[in-house]
Amino acid sequence: MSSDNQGIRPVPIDASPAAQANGVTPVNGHTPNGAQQFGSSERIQVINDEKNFTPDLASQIDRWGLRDVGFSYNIVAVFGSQSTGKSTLLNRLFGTTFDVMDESQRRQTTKGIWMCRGKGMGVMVMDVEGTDGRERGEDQDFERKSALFSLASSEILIINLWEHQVGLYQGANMGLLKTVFEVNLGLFGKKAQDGTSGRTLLLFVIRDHIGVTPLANLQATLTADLNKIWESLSKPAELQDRLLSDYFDLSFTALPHKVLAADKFESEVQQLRKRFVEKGREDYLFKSAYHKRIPADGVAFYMEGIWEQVQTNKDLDLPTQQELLAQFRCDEISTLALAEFNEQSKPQRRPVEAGRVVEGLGSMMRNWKTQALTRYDRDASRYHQGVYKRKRVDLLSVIDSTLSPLFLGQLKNLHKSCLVAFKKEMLEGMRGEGYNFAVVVNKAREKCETRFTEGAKEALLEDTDWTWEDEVELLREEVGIVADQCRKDETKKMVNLIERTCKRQISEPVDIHLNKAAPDMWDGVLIVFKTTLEKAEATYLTKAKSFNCTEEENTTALATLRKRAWLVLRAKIDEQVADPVILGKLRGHFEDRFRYDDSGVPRVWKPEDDIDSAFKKAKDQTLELIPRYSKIAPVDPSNEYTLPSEPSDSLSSTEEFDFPATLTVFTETKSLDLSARFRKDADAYYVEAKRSTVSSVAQIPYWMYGVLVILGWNEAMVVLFNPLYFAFLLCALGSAYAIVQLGLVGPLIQVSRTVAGEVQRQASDRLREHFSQPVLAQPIRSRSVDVDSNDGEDELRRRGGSPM
Ligand SMILES: Nc1nc2c(ncn2[C@@H]2O[C@H](COP(=O)(O)OP(=O)(O)OP(=O)(O)O)[C@@H](O)[C@H]2O)c(=O)[nH]1
Repeated sequence: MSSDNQGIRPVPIDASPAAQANGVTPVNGHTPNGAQQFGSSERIQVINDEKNFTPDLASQIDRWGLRDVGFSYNIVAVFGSQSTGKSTLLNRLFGTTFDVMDESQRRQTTKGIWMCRGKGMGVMVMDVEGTDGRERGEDQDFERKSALFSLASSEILIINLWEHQVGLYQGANMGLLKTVFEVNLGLFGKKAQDGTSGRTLLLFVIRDHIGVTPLANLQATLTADLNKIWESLSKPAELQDRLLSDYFDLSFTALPHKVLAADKFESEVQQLRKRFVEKGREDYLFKSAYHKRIPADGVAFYMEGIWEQVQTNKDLDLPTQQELLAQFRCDEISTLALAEFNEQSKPQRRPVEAGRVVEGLGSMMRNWKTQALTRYDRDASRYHQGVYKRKRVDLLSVIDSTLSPLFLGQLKNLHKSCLVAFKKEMLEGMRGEGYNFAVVVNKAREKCETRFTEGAKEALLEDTDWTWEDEVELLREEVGIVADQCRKDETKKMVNLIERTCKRQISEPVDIHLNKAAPDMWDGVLIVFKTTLEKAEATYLTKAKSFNCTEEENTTALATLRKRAWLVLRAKIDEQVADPVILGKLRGHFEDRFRYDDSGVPRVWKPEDDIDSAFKKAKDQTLELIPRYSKIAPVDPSNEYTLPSEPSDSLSSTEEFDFPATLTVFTETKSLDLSARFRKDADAYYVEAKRSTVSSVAQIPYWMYGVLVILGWNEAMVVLFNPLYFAFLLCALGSAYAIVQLGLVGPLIQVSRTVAGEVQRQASDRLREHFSQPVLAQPIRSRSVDVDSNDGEDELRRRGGSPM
């Protein structure tokens, strides 16, 4: 066979149906934006003829709908000399729309590397610029790079060659393959040694197979050539004994002449197509062993990385590439998951910051976290496991540190709301009477702690180092402070209540004792006071027990209670000895002794009565009361009551309390003043008594009745001797007899007495009015305060009386 493949290249007579159908002139096969649309399939120039990688591959994969298919896709590339029908074959096999050479022109069609999605299948097909093209001449750089690129990124590399190229070295691209194998060892040598995947299928498609030489012979020749090349490779020392079959699977197929045996060609192509499509077939070509394990959404980045390495002529390190890809993609996926997570958590931040307890925050946080991780796991777990796991830890820590302020905020808000609830609970528990403070506190505390603990546990996320125990301790302390304050307030309230009860209880008995003004008046008052206080102290101690009050608090509270009870008593006494009240009492006392006799009957003074001594006695007895009222001094010393005095203290805001001073009800001066005022009142009574005797002296004298008989003798005789009058007299006597017989004398006398009394009273008044002077006609009480005591005496002297 000739080694000059230019000379033996058959003249292609077919043009791309797609190209023809669309009327596109397939010259260079690319457009300025690097992507062309043919029917429903879009293709993209992955690497242009200036050896630049397109930035649009990722979005193109997205448009093909392959972005989210994970590993459910395949990549196939073609390798072979220029114008050997590669594009035609790909279009037939995969329904792609690659440009096919114009029959009339003999020039390069595919420039750079193109990619198209297989029609109706998840296959990314790469059409690679043909090798050995006259357009690039001696420059073999691109063909080497594109071959390396195809091998590194695809699962199946279709090696397209004419039948007559078999056996040629350059014609069959054996030189190029040698280079590719050598680099391949660098790529996959180690992987294969580890036993991990990295195999590639080299599918030899022999075109224009006439059938003279059976496929088996061609296959043997090619295999022998390949093994020969493999032998001649300069392998790394540790891979010296490696065989071609350790890295590559070889497959061979032949297609008849496209023009001369067009039908056969078509049917063979369809047969071959089935091997790419029908997964159940034994000879199915896309075996999982060939898959590069790059998720579809990372293919663009991965290929770009490989091309960069190829370009910079660095040794291709696919594991590193995969790690780099994983880093990039995991970062991307993590960012996306975080963005979604932040979007979810954002609305809850504001209420937490505003101090509200967000119900179910824990489950929400758990949900956001799980969603973010699930999303990350779903997309990133397909990448390099080491990188995936590392990035997952990073993502977790970012999520946790984002949620941590929410958790802490929730704890703080819970703390606040529990404290408020505790106070409310305490107030409710202490409403009304008869509650047990300790029970109320314990119940409220338990409720508060339970609520906090439940809330904190709910908000606590698993697998974090978050804690809430410190916060609950703090809450306990504050609850203790609040409870203590409540206890103090309640103790105060209780003391106030007891004080009020005390006041109520002592009020009436003290009134009675002070009104009586007996010599042992203060004994009675103090006995009542002490009994009431004892009861109050007992009540306090019973309640204080439930308040868990300390001994010291009890002592202080009892001291306060005693002092306040004493002050209550003093206030009551002050009320009773206020000027008008005490004067009223003195007057009453005096009246009882002066105006009434010993049996309590009001006295009617007669001229022979000793008004002066009665007045003196009553006045002296009343004046004795003033010193009695002036000081709290019981007759029996055992009834005395003492309290410690307290100096004033501005720091503790205690006012001075001088107990001995409180025993004095009123001072000496006040006593003298009261005496003087009382005397005036008493004098007025005296004057009144005296006056009443004067008015009784003014009664009708008995001789007047004698005069009346004498003067009325004639009239009596007329009655006796006048039959009419006499008849009247008899009637009167008869009536009197009947009255006596009927026992109506008593009532009649009574009636008569009343009538007489009334007549007498009327007469007395008239006479008094007649004899009285204007000054004496004034009401005594109203004058008593204004008139000087001497005025009364002067008046009496003028009228012939003598005051005591
Ligand atoms: N004899 C023959 N001609 C073919 C066959 N397949 C395609 N052709 C013709 O060969 C010519 C080149 O076909 P393309 O498919 O453009 O070849 P290519 O290898 O893709 O060309 P480049 O992309 O320029 O390297 C066209 O005129 C086709 O009609 C075949 O199996 N036998």
